[in-house]
Amino acid sequence: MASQRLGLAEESGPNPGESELAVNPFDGLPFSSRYYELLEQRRALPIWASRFIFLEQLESSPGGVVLVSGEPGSGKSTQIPQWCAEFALARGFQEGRVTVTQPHPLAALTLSMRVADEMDLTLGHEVGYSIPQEDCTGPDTLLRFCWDGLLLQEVASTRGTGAWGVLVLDEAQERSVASDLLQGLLRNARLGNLPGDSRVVVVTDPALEPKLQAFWGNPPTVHVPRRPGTCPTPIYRDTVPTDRVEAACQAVIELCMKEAPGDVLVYLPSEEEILLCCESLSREVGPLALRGPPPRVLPLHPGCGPAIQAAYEDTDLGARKVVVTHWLADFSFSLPSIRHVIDSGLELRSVYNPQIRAESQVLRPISKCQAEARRLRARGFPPGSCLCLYPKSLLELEAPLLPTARICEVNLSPVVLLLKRRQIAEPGECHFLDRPAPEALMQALEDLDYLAALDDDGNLSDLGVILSEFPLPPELAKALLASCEFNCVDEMLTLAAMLTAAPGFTHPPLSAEEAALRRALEHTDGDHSSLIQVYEAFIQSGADKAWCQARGLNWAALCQAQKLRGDLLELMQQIELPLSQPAFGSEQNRTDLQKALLSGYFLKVARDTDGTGNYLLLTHKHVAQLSPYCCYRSRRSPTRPPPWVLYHTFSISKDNCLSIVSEIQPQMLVELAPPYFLSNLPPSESRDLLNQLREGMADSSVESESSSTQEFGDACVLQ
Ligand SMILES: Nc1ncnc2c1ncn2[C@@H]1O[C@H](COP(=O)(O)OP(=O)(O)OP(=O)(O)O)[C@@H](O)[C@H]1O
Repeated sequence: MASQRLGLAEESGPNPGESELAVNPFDGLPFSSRYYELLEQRRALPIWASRFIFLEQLESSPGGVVLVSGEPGSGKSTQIPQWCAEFALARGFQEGRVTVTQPHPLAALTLSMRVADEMDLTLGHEVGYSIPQEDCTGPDTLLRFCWDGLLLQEVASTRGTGAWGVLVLDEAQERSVASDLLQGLLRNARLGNLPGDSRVVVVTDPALEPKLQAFWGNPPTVHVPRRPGTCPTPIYRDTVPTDRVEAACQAVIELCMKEAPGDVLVYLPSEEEILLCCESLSREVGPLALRGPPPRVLPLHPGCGPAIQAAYEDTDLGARKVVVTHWLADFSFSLPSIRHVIDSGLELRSVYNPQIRAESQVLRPISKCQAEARRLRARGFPPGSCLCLYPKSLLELEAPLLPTARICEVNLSPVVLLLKRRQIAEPGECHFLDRPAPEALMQALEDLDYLAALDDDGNLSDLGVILSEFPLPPELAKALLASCEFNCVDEMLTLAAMLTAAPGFTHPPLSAEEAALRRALEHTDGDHSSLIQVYEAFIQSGADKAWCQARGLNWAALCQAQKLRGDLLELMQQIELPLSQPAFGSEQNRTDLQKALLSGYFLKVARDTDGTGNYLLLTHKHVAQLSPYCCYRSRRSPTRPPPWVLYHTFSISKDNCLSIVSEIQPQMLVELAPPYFLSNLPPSESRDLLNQLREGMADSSVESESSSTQEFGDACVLQ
């Protein structure tokens, strides 16, 4: 067996003194005292008892697949990757390194830090991580933690390092799009006998185990014993509070006043509520007459960045920690010091409706599996407490058993593009853990067809292959490609990076001063040009954090945009696409940029039919308004809203809202959208107008063919 051949320090007696001279087999250096300190902690984890059985199963699994099922906090995410690394080391890494996927980039980051520490290795060398816009790996990296979305992109494209000897798909119960898809693709490959002798380890909460067993054809399964300690009986409120944040704050204050020992974990549905709760708690807990130091309030959500690691750290002063979070900490962040859980029982999720091509923010009860995972966070000696800010009936009657598969709730165009790239002609042929609705798949196919990503046989066209190389939604990738033709690559690169990493201007300014500074960054040509202007000003400021703070701009997001822009540029150079010089601000550039944008976003056009700001979407009969943060609404002088606009998102949450909007000319739409798209539009006054324009333009082009081609260039080369 792998571990027997290695003679690791883990296998020697519990007394570190006996194995003082043991050498780390991964770097050949003697283990440090820190290694032994952490080894004691690792040995206390419930999963430690399953180490030999896991390694045995990994060695002997007939299909190369092993399932690991265990409760949150039992040690799966930190220990399984290390054991896989031992397994791969024993085989000389002949099949490749170990890759571990996580559904959240921050979890990949914090886990790699912890595991490098536990293995006594250097982060960025033997242990590394790959998350969007940050690759902390090197040629020596043997164990890589990777955001699953990134691995999926690598596997689909010809670039990157998709190769691995052992692949660990962690947190399968979260049902991220990438995790489900990777499993679907792997199962297909397994059935057709994957070359080499690689291994796949799927790690899950016990709630999803039966489904995964059936999906993978009953692979060997390692059951992790439960964590010791008593789990508190949840206390349910009779009604759902009208003000969740207030109710959660009160519950925290009561716990603090009772001086009940242990840290507190508060679950709220959204990032906005997490921030409100942290602000309110920071104000209110300070003046409380408590025996010890005042509690330390910490937010835990994707926007926190690497600072999230603070949630694991102890303070010297021994202050109680109050961590306020949402679904992010359902499974991925196991904070051992938590004794008390306060759970709102709700989550806010973005759900895509393919019929109207719109995102909505849906507030809904969490699944029973998530509620149980949250309750288990309070397990320990002495038992802690679990307060549910909702009646038990909500859980029993309204909560689904398991988290919803995200693949059933997202826009499927990127997924279908990827499946086509993997030469799965019919996306319906892929083995999905849960099959998305056929209408959603059809809608995605239709959108890709409009984008000219498919050929007449429904396979990827040459253009489709190039689109699939970009880590961007297909319509944005198409706009970027079109910018090569319209000589505005420099501006479109900035826009693609900003739209992906930092959509910007989306929250209300906090003060009049901030509002004035932000207004100065708005561009008269629309929100897209404003985003470019923000980026350019940010670069001119030297990527200055204080500059961003003064304008209420997210510095980390802008830095990400800067990195992504660089990556996109590199990719375009690799594919040998023609680049163009910056020309932002010129009249020609303004038109070029509109053309490039419309080449990708012709599906997202709306028209104000009566000058009142009620926009009718072209592709279906929905009425929408410009977002309050749209530059056309914040202008001081009340001008008429633009009659035709291109929008980035249509959301139907609080109101029917169009965000990131720029004016367009309908003539340009007629020139750039495929004719069969225009003919397929549902009947409306706008469609009639476009058809009239088309006829008029066809007539005039017969008369003066040359002048028309000059004005709009070879507009449809990409179609
Ligand atoms: N980033 C980190 N920093 C410090 N300690 C950590 C970190 N991540 C995990 N740990 C420690 O490792 C222990 C085991 O956590 P681990 O994530 O391996 O459990 P798990 O079974 O995978 O749970 P989950 O499904 O919630 O991720 C935790 O209790 C904690 O003590």
